[in-house]
Amino acid sequence: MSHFTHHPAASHDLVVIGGGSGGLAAAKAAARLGASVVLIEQAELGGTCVNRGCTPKKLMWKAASHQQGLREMESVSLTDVPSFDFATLRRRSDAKIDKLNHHFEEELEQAGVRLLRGRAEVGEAGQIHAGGEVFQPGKLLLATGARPRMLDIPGGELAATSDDVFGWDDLPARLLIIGGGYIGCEFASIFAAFGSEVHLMTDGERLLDQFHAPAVDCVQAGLNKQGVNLGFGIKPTQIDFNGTMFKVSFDDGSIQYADRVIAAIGRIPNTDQLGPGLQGIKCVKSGALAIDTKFQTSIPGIYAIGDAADRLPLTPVATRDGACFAAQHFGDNADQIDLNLVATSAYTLPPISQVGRLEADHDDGETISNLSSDVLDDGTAAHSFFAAAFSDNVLNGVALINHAGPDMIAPFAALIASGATAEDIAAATGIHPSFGEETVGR
Ligand SMILES: Cc1cc2nc3c(=O)[nH]c(=O)nc-3n(C[C@H](O)[C@H](O)[C@H](O)COP(=O)(O)OP(=O)(O)OC[C@H]3O[C@@H](n4cnc5c(N)ncnc54)[C@H](O)[C@@H]3O)c2cc1C
Ligand SMILES: NC(=O)c1ccc[n+]([C@@H]2O[C@H](COP(=O)([O-])OP(=O)(O)OC[C@H]3O[C@@H](n4cnc5c(N)ncnc54)[C@H](O)[C@@H]3O)[C@@H](O)[C@H]2O)c1
Repeated sequence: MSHFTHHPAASHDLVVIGGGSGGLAAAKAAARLGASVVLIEQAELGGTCVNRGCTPKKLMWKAASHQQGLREMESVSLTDVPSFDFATLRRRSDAKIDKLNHHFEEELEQAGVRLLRGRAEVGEAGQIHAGGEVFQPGKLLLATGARPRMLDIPGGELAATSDDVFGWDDLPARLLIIGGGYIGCEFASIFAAFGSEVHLMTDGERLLDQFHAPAVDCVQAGLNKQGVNLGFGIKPTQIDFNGTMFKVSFDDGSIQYADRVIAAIGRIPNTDQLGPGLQGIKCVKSGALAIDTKFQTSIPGIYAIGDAADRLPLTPVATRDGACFAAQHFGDNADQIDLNLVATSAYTLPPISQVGRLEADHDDGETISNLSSDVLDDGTAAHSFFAAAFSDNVLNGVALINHAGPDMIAPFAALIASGATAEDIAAATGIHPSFGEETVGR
């Protein structure tokens, strides 16, 4: 027996659950192609990236980067370093996000998408229930994103997640971060630049294991230089809070005290609480939905994109997959983007950026690495790094560490896609003095 009340179902070509990066892109594109579309969102439009991810993180990173730059200048020429107020940064960030939320609502209206606020559930007969209404979609698109994974230990719920950090009004004096992936490393670098004492503990043997190992060594050297204390191969076993300080016990017997703790141990796709209509749907190990090249899940007529699907959990992938889904099902068709050509950066100080494959695929594969002279001047930390991997003389992957890396990396994806050779890259001449000249010529 269904647990839903019965209302006549309204039919639409497409119902999208989730108004984050992926859902917004798919809904707008499908409506512009003439489909009748309803988008259901339970919280703010823009999803994780805009409200609790990329946008507030990048604003924090920018402020942190200026703070660090000013501090470095102090030792050479600057006499007065302006003071920095975390609460003001938070207010400015909230105001920017608020504007974006309204902008997305206007865009949906202009595209002719009906926006329904509420939590959606999929009923047994494939009908969608939300806000007291029932929909019978021609196609259902799940764009429900992911949520932070919590520590499954006594007191695990006491640790903050990235969602909470963007609500902080003041800086922690002593911050303990659990997890050495994107979120852990970005927050470690940012809060160290703001002046917090930062400790980062991870269960792995290295940080950022999605990235090229020699480049990660440079990130690690940079974090060390910022004063971040790193611990590897350990897991927390218990968290206690006495009203003032957190006490975190680890499986090697060590104990850490901190006035804030962040768990940054990965994210869980929101695919597990969507209602009885998804029972038996096929998921991969991470909990993300298995999909085919047309984004169809194991249930015909039900599709998935973004962090809810088995793709790469990055905003540009969610957005482009959303537009691709619309073109495939309501337009002239399109191919899914090649995940090997998706550039990625972790916003440490300086950031690490990468695209393609860095490990040689063939016996004659070669990786050319180059630590820039910034590193050698200083003797203690790597400021810039460049590695290009070739296979059969054709560019396969690039990793780089430089402040401008997130702005520089995408064109290397185009070079990989076009089959650029080592000679093509050597033929180019860069600007002097710049980091760019280290990436070409030779
Ligand atoms: C701290 C942090 C920093 C990040 N930084 C970057 C970065 O710099 N660059 C980058 O590319 N990526 C970054 N990411 C990843 C990026 O945010 C995600 O990949 C992206 O937001 C995924 O988009 P999505 O549309 O799949 O899901 P989301 O943006 O999470 O949107 C899903 C939406 O679905 C809604 N929803 C869920 N269930 C229901 C339901 N039952 N009914 C109604 N609505 C529902 C949610 O409320 C949410 O709004 C970051 C993530 C985090 C956490
Ligand atoms: N700049 C960006 O593009 C960006 C930034 C933030 C997040 N993201 C996305 O969000 C996803 C999630 O980020 P994340 O950093 O939470 O996950 P992650 O998978 O990148 O890293 C998780 C880290 O936690 C460690 N860990 C797991 N369980 C642990 C435990 N019990 N004790 C100690 N350490 C433990 C892992 O070894 C790993 O180092 C990323 O994969 C990425 O796709 C992207």
